[in-house]
Amino acid sequence: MNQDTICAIATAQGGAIGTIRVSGPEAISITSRIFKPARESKSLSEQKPYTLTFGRIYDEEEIIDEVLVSLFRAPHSYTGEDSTEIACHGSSYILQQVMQLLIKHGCRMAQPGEYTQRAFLNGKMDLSQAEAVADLIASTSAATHRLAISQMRGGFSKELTELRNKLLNFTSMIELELDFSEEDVEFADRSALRKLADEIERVISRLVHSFSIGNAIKNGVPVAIIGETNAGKSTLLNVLLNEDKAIVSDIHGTTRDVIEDTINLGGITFRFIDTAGIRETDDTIESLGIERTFQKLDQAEIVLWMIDASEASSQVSQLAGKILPRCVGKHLIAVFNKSDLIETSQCQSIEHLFAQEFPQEHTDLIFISAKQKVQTDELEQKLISAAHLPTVTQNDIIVTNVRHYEALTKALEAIHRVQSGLDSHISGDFLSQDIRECIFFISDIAGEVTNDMVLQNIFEHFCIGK
Ligand SMILES: Nc1nc2c(c(=O)[nH]1)N(C=O)[C@@H](CNc1ccc(C(=O)N[C@@H](CCC(=O)O)C(=O)O)cc1)CN2
Ligand SMILES: Nc1nc2c(ncn2[C@@H]2O[C@H](COP(=O)(O)OP(=O)(O)OP(=O)(O)O)[C@@H](O)[C@H]2O)c(=O)[nH]1
Ligand SMILES: [K+]
Ligand SMILES: [Mg+2]
Repeated sequence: MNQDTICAIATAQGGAIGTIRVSGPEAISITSRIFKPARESKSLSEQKPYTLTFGRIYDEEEIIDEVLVSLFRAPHSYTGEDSTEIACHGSSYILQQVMQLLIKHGCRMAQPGEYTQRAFLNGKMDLSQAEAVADLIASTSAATHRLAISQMRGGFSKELTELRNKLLNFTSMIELELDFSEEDVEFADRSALRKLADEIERVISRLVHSFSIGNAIKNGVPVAIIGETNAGKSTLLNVLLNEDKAIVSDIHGTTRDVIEDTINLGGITFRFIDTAGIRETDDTIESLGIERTFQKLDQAEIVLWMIDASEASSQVSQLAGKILPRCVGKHLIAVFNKSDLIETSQCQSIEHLFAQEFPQEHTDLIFISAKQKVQTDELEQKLISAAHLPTVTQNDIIVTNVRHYEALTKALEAIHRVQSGLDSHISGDFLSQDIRECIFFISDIAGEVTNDMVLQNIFEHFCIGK
């Protein structure tokens, strides 16, 4: 249990009202030291929980503000501790004065996320719910909002907790068998365990696969723009973003590091990733950049392969082997750029050549001029139809968090080992080790076994007052 009483301004600057949150064992007594109720008969500490009390904040004899104080008593508050909230007039001067008074009377400034961290430590919510609180505050669209609400309501945790409890049951029975090792007994019904493992495998792999949707909704559909140097990748990025984000020049190898930004097209958030142009180079920095190009290509859902139309045949033949094998399962769009430099008849022969070289690819193909913004609206339309994100509801359980995704991926590996272990009749102690590992990774999501560094990292990214 945390013994400090903490305070922070909980509202954004500039509003008509500004609220200060106080939480901890001394919350009510410290607040009553600076607050005088308008009705002298009743002191704050005698008030019932969930009441509002009108009165004044005083610094010695001086009135600082007329305020409303709300009262919460442990465990019935956001943090699970005694808490008060002081609703002042929204002046940053007043809020600072009240903060100083609280600190003078024994409070400490809260750290970022400390209220939510206390809610987590006091069992008010599990870690994935706490993370959803941050997502909720950051949500900027109906889809991100729905996903955060669903996670905050605990649908995700509930599903995982049920699975974990079933697994715990089995592993304890298997471990009991080990105590009776001489007697060759089987308390844990292996075929029932196999059924359970299959069910868990289904649930977890569905969750793991949902991450590509969750990630696309939360961080934008990743679209990698790749191709040879000077194909016009950065020019296109700037057109798509409507902003001069990347440096454009006629020097080959201008972009050396990855440049990313998001933009909303037709209600879908896209994350465009401009990359270093691919070419043979002795330059170390540029080579590192090209290495990153391939990493980004692997992470992308949609790949815009940019080809300088005036050099189409050489670019296609040089890069096809490097790019196509890495685009399996992705939506590939071949973007022939600099159409302003070629005749319409040449477009047809390029199209023909492309179809001949890659008869098996169902690649989208488009001619544009990024520089002159010709056909770039059509390219945006192609992107919108390529993204095909499902609409989500508050009941959908979709993984949006990399930490959860990684834990689930490890849990899935462990459950695969359980499945193959059961198939090959491995001994109970190995079996229970794999089950324990699966349990560990499932529990990590709820924060039951999560190490302090990870916890700290999660909460320090919250805002102060949350
Ligand atoms: N003024 C104010 N508004 C706020 C918050 C707050 O702390 N203060 N919240 C902060 O983020 C959110 C609301 N979250 C809250 C969650 C639980 C409890 C609470 O009192 N829980 C009790 C009672 C539950 C019940 O009756 O079902 C409990 O958990 O025992 C309060 C706020 C959004 N708006
Ligand atoms: N004529 C014409 N020139 C273009 C077009 N798009 C880009 N360019 C020019 O091509 C050159 C290279 O453009 P960039 O956008 O820097 O090319 P890049 O693919 O990002 O190049 P690297 O970062 O070096 O890999 C610049 O001089 C651009 O002005 C176009 O549609 N038509
Ligand atoms: K360039
Ligand atoms: Mg560039």
